[in-house]
Amino acid sequence: MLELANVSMRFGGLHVLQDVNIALPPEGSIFGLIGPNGAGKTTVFNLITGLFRPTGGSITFDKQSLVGLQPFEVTRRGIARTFQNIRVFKEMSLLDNVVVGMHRHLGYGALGTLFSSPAVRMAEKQARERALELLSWVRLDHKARATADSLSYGEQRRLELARALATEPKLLLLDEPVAGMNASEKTELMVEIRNIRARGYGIFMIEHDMRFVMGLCERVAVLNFGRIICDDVPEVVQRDPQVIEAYLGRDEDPLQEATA
Ligand SMILES: Nc1ncnc2c1ncn2[C@@H]1O[C@H](COP(=O)(O)OP(=O)(O)OP(=O)(O)O)[C@@H](O)[C@H]1O
Repeated sequence: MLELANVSMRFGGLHVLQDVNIALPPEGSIFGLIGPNGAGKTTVFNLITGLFRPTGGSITFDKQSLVGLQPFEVTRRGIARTFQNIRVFKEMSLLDNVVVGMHRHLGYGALGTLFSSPAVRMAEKQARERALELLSWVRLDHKARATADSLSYGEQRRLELARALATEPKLLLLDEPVAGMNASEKTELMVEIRNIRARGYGIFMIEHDMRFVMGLCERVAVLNFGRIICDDVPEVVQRDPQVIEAYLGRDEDPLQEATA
């Protein structure tokens, strides 16, 4: 699976990450990364997915280095990602949103598309069937022909999940999946993420909602000022003095909320 060893990242004189070590458990588990605002969490995802190159350390997936790869190459290796802000194509149907995500798998070139050969039509048919299946995993298959802008906020987030799955990843990176969701949308997403994990996918999420993280993850790492200060099962993380200290002085205390 995914392993970050002594990863560092500097932007000019700013040390955003220092000697970060993260080893995800084997496939089919859920790992969480938490930490106060600005701790460096999104930067970790940006390094994994090839948007930035680390200034130090190594990042490997299934024992092969990801450092220096372009984002599309990282996707090809089997890592898909969703973003903090929703990035669905609002004027396209749900089905098309998912099919677009899988085009690298269709395996025919521009000429094939132009002449629409039987092989191409078969591939398109299979892609639509797979897209419908992925939409059913997030319970949106009944809306497959609707346009994405007709969906509620929570549904659009679930559509993003289906679209990420369309690249046939082994590992899904979710950046704040429940941001902006109401309580019932969060509960629904929790069930769906558990179902996806049960299908054998690895899940690595950044999330501020402690109840969600602690309820869902098998293991949680905590970043503070660019360093991992704790990496353990949720019950231990919630009671760790350094973690409590890192969250002290905030307006709200997410750790308290998680245990309430
Ligand atoms: N491209 C960049 N250039 C310069 N500084 C950056 C860049 N990207 C991130 N940073 C800085 O790195 C630090 C960590 O940012 P990052 O977005 O990774 O934090 P985060 O933990 O994801 O925060 P949040 O929880 O608020 O999303 C911040 O100080 C940010 O300003």
